[in-house]
Amino acid sequence: AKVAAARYGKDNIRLYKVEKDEATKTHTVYEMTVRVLLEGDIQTSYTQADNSVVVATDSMKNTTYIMAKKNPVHPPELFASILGTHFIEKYKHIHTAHIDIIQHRWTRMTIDGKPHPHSFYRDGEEKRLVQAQIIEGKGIEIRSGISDLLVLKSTGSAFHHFVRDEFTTLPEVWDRILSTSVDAGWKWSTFSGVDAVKRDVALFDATWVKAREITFKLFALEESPSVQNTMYKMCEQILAAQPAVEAVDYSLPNKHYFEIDLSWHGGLKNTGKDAEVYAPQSDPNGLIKCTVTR
Ligand SMILES: O=c1[nH]c(=O)c2nn[nH]c2[nH]1
Repeated sequence: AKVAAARYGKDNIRLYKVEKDEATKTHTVYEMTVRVLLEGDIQTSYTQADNSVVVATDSMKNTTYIMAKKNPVHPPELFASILGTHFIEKYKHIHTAHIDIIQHRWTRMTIDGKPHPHSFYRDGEEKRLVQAQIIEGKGIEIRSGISDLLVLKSTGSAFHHFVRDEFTTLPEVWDRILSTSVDAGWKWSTFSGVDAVKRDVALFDATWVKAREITFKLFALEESPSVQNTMYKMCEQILAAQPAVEAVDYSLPNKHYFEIDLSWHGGLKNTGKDAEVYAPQSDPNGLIKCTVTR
């Protein structure tokens, strides 16, 4: 028997960093959860209990905090690249670092119409994601993304002309609620190293903002004929907006809201064009995925 694949490290490293602008007394805060997994010549730690090749996961946690102190932690794409590069440069037997970052929202409060210098609130469980692979001799592969962005529209969505056979009960619908929790990602062309990431550092925030805007705008404005078609258009527009991105992927659960027929109660109309009261469904849910490339 042999080790076909192995990677190990520390998961769920919670990290907060504050940047203090002395001149304006304005603080900016970042909070994230980091995962470090290392790959390399580590097979003997599995097969022969040879711990001489093991960088302790505790040391990876320590390293994450030290690198966060010494380097910028934003954009997360840059921090992931710096952190991963440290591991493959420091340890000759480590050849790939997998760095995943989940950035949590701390949105600045507006008090008396003005942005408050050091107060923030969690406006939703939406996350900003980075999955980076720092590969010795190859470069840095980064997928940026958004997750858990819960959206709903009360009309402007339809679904009809789908397969109708002996298994079909779903009625065709021309006007339905559409709700989903957006998980989207965009894969960058491979960067040669940290310096290349630093040269393009402005692209990461700009593309995250743009991808988010495109998602909101198409979700709201499209007379959606299906989840499939609307998500494809989102992917198309993100690709068109950023030449340095080579692929875009979306994974959208269809979070159903079922009409409730109340006609048994004195003929109360609550279906079709009279539908106002619905039953939100936690399961089962549709799940529609796609990846779009140039
Ligand atoms: O947008 C939709 N796509 C589908 O594939 C589907 N299936 N049931 N409802 C659906 N809605």
